[in-house]
Amino acid sequence: AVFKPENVEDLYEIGEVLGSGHFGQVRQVRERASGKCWAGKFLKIRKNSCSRLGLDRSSVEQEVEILQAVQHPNIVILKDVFESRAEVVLILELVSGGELFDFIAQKDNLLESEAIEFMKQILQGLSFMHSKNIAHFDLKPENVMLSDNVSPHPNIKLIDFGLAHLFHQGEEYRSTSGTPQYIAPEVINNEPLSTAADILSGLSPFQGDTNEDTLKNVIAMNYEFHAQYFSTTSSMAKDFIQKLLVKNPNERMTAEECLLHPWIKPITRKQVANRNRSSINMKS
Ligand SMILES: Cc1ccnnc1
Repeated sequence: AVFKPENVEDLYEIGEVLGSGHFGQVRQVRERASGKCWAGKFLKIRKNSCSRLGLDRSSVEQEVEILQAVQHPNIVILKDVFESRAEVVLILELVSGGELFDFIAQKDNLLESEAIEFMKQILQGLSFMHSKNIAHFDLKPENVMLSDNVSPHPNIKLIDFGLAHLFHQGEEYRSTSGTPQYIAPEVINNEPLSTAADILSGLSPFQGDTNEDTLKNVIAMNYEFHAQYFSTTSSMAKDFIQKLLVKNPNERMTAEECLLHPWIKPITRKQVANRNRSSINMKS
């Protein structure tokens, strides 16, 4: 794929750093023609295959191809791509509401109705992606952001498709990259992967003292609903979680099935009343 050879600075004024990661840097950029702000993701491309620094151009092409395939209200939009000597710049929708993680962490109690609203949007983005045979493979709280920090009901936006993968018919795919705390057991065991790995990655009751402990906890699927956190949580919510934390990816609920689970889509008025009475304790 050929990206625009123009110098990104001719069209955008480069602003403050918004984030950085395994890929490079994300900076706020301002489109000169419209004055609109976007997020510029600056990716270092390795000159030749033996240099260690930077990304393979092919992996950047993959991220671009995937972002162009998943246009959805809960997934960050890709607007443009520029390329200079050793750098590719993705011009992405600016997501300025911060990480969902921080929004929730500052609350003492999260009402289940609020948690359900967020979970529903995450699942809508995921089920859309999975319906196109695309897995994110790096789903974790830092990559679930809020569209803005002003509206009372901000939208969820999934970001960072740097590890995402498009499954081709009948193709087997294995990878051991990801973040230990949020990784699915089949990733650790280097087994063939599927979009099911995204479902387990969002939750993390497996935190251990070291990465090794955490991975052991994930493999053993050992977690429990500690009373100090879950005494006020509805049985519907616990049932939902139990159907996600399943070792065998084929038995784990899919994003589609999650959206039909009574915790997310209550059937009776009683179920609605029950979850409104519940909250999730955020303070240890
Ligand atoms: C960090 C980030 C990424 C994409 N869009 N806005 C912000």
